[in-house]
Formats: sequence, C-alpha cells, structure tokens
Amino acid sequence: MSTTATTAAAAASARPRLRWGVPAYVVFVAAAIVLAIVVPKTGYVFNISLQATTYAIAVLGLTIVLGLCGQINLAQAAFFGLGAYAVGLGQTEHGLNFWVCLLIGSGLAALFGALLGASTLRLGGHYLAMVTISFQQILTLVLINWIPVTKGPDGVRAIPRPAFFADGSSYLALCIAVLGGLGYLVWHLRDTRLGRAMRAVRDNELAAGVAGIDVYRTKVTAFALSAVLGGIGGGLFAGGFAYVSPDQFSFAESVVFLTMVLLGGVASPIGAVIGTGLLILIPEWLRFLKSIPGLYLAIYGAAVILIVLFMPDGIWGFVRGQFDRFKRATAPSASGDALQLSGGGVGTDTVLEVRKLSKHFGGLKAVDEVDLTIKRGGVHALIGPNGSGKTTTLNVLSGLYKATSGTIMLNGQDITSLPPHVRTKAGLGRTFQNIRLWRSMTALENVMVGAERPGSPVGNDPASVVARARAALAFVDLEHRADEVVAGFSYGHQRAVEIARALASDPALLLLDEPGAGLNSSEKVELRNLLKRISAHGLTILIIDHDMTLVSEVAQHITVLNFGRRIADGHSADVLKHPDVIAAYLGTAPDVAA
Ligand SMILES: Nc1ncnc2c1ncn2[C@@H]1O[C@H](COP(=O)(O)OP(=O)(O)OP(=O)(O)O)[C@@H](O)[C@H]1O
Repeated sequence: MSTTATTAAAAASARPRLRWGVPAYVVFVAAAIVLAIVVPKTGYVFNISLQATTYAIAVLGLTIVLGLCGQINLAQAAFFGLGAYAVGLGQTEHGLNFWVCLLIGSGLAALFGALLGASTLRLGGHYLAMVTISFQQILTLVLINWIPVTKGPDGVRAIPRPAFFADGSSYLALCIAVLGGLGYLVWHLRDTRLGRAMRAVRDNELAAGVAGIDVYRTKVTAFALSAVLGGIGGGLFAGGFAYVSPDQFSFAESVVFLTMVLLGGVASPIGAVIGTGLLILIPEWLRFLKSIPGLYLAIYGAAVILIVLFMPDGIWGFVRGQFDRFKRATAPSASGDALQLSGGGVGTDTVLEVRKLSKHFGGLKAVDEVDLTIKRGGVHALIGPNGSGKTTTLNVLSGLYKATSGTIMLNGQDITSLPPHVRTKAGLGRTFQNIRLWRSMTALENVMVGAERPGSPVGNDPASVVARARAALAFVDLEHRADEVVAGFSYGHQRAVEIARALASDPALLLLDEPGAGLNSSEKVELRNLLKRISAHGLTILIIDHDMTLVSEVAQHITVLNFGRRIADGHSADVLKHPDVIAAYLGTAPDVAA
C-alpha cells in the first residue's frame, strides 16, 4: 500500500471518537432518504443518483480490502457484475425473488472474493494485481461468450424491482438506506478485532503473524467482505436500471472504482462516497465541453491528476488533516489494573527445549545442530559475533523460517512445524531487531492486538482487551502516550511499545532480538530496569544482544553461537570467561565444543 494511504490511515487512527458522530450520521442518512422520496426527480437526476449510490456501495468494499487491509483489488467491477447478473438472471430467467437473488449474488461474490483472496497465500503486490485483473477479464469473457446462460452482449432486460420499492423514489431511498447502513458498518469495522488485524496486516505482515494474527485468513476475509459489498452494489444497480450488459462490468469500470476510492480517500468510507460522487458528477459537469473533441477528456483527466497530486490522502484525507490541526489532545485514561503475567502457567521447569536445530540457506549453515534448553523464570541470553546465527535461530523458533532439521518443544508441545500465529497462541512472544510496529496505529491499538491473540487470558471481551493493553503500556511507562500514533515515537519508546505488545499476549517465553540496539545510554538503563521488572514477574526471557554489560547484568544463563554452532552454554559468569567465547569475540578461530 502507498505511504500516502498509510498516512491517511494514521490520521484516521489518531482521531478521537466524536460523541455526536453517530447521531449526526443517522440524521444525514435520514435526510438523504427523505430527499430521495419527496423531491421530484427527472430521469436524469434519478439515474445519476442511483448510479452514485450503488457504485458507492461497491467502492466501500475497496475501503476494506485496500484501505484497511492494504491488498490491491482490480476486480471490483467483476463482483459488481456478479451481483447484477444474479439479480437480473435470477428474476427474469428463474423466477426467483429479488431478495433471494441479491443474497445469491452477494454469496457468489463472497465465494469468488475469498478464492481471489486465497491467492494471497503465494502472491502480493504487482502479482496480486495481475491475478485480480485476470479474474476481471475472465468474468467479462464469460459474460460475453456464455450466451445460453448470460444472454451474451445483448445483456439482460426488464429486470424487476422488489415489491414495495417498485417506483424510482422508494427504490433510491432503499439504496441510500443500504449505503448508509453498510457505511456505518465499514466505519466501525476498523475498530473491531478484525479491523485491527487487517490494519496490522497492512502495516507489517510479519509482525502481524508473530503477534498471533492469522494473516492469510485476514486477507481472505477482507477480499470476501469487499466482494460482498461489490455484489450488493451490483444487485441494487441491476434492479435500479432494469438492464445489465457485460460492458458495464469491464476492467475499465474496476479502474474507475479504484480511482474513486483513491480520489475520495482510501482510509474512510466517507472518502469512498465523496470519490464516487465526484467521479460520477465531474463528467456530467463537463458535459458542455463534449462538442470540442478531446477537450472534455483532457480536462477530466487533469482534474483527477491535480486532486491526487495535491491531496495524496484523497479529498477526505485532506479535509480530516485540516480538522486534526485544531484537534485538542484528549486526556489519557488510566487502566487502573496492574499487568498480570502468568509466566506460561505451571508445568515442567523447562519452557523451551530445542534439539539439533538447523537452518541452512543453500550451502550456508546459518544454524547448525544447535541444542538449547531454557528453564522457566529468569533471563537466558543468546550471544555471538555478527553473523553467528542468533537472529536466524529466533526466526526459526518463532516460525518465520522453516527449520531444516531438529525439534522445538515449547511447554512440552512440539511447535517445530507450526505457523507463527499458532506458535504465538502456544505461548511465544517476540520483538524484532528492526522494530516492527504497525506505524499507522496508536500505541494502544498496537498493544491491543497483542492482548487479543488467540487463547489470551482476556478472551474476546473488548473492555478487558483495552484494560490489559493499557496495563501493558503502563508496565513500560507509556500509558500517557496510549492514544498517539506510534510513527511519531522515539526509537526507545517504539521499542517499549513492541515489548508491551508482546507482554500483553501473556507469553510463556519472551524472545527479544537486540532490544538495546540503537538506544542511548539513558534508554538502555530504562531497558535494563524493564527487563528486571519483567523477570521479577516470573516471565522467562530469551534475549539476543551485543551489549555485554546489559547481558551480564540481566542474564543468569548464556548460550554462545559462532558460525551457526553452539560453542558454550552455562551460567553467565562462567560462559563469559570461557576461552572459546573470548576467542570468538576477539576474532580468533574457535575450537567448536558442544
Ligand atoms: N534469509 C537469509 N538468506 C540467506 N542467508 C541468510 C538469511 N538470513 C540470514 N542469513 C545468513 O545467515 C547467517 C547468520 O545470520 P544471522 O542474522 O542469524 O546472524 P546474527 O548472529 O543474528 O548476526 P547479527 O548479530 O549481525 O544480527 C549470516 O551469514 C547471514 O548472512
């Protein structure tokens, strides 16, 4: 996803919830419905209004898949078409009820949306865009060529509207009500567990997986939801215009949908509605120029380019930015509760048992038959010179790399072949050498995702999740910055939020990859105190760090790697005096010992 879209999302994340927001929204939608019913409309105004309303529903879908989840979808017109043809053919050919057809159309769109989302298992970025374009083209070809079923290029005519909404005004009012309802749901989706998971996937997929989010399922869900909205919009479109044909659902229309959401602002459903309205109205406003060949298109194109150029976050992103400048800071609320860390519960005194773990990259043995036993409680350090295999070991432990061979047992459970989010559920928490926060989200939202991991002690109760996240932030002395977007935090504070996110998940074992890297001396003192506090709460830590002062102060046990092999293991004081360790750190070739 683009940086600008992320910035827009950041601005949206930072906004305080307005108490008058919901009533104002309801009044606005109600007013639009009343207008649709009472104001007499010519056929022209009706057509424009109906097109804008049904298109806006489909564009809302893009707010989910692109705005929230960061996945490109260039097939929204195909889902729109699926809904439209289901309503058209279902009623005219099969005598089905309008609502049943709308349901079938949305269901079909959801199914194909999920299938398209399934391709994200292997594809992303440009390749994903190509897959969505291919799907769009296939659907267009099917609509044109499968004549016995789709009626081909002639399209489907005389599509009826549902009873009670047969006249234009009431049908338009129905469409506005559906748009209003769906817009409300999409607006609130971002603050649900699923919405936070989508935003986490958008901002940093790797961190999302390690925080316990099923990244793949989240993307598939985003695609399916987006497609459902496309299907509903298309179904209502078909009923409204009574006629559908393949050219209405071509790739060009998918590009129009995408332009609409980018123009209005991808981060918000309001942006989707604004973008849709404008892209439908601008050509109408410029209609008088059509007598001069080419001029109309040139001005239309220039207007869109100028808006995108000067408002990179879309029109609504720009407007929000102006409002946010005058926004008063909200007073942080206190959690009241101290963070509870169970330390992984009871069981054997061994938290992690690693046997003959290897990770090879081609001919390079980055980790070579390493044994590691971590006892419950206390701090265990994994040290070694640059390139000795420490981070690779952590990546294999947390499931980011597949082990070449060996076994990993966490609390007696074999986790060797589990995906990252399932290992997190099993009790692993971790931070990264290069901080991986979700930068457009607030500190609180980042930590809430940690608290929401599957199997977490707070379950699904939103109030408990917030309370635990606040308690975790208080633990790292950052509760006063809970509602700020983390992109503006200092390096030290970002590290602390990352640790709070891992703590909130109540892990059995906390893996910290060079938490001291990049910190100044006072931040290092704070880090040392924090590690001691965590350890005092009974949570077991495996830490990688190059700062031997920090390691010797906090760790009771040290394992040393060199060239991917374990060269020493034991109590800190003994290991730091070990001749092989001294040789490895001074650059002398070691005698490898088990
Ligand atoms: N994805 C990868 N593909 C190929 N080689 C890799 C990959 N990741 C790590 N390596 C190699 O594996 C070896 C161990 O790297 P690793 O990052 O685990 O070392 P490290 O001990 O963490 O080093 P540092 O202290 O500098 O972070 C290095 O030679 C590195 O180049």
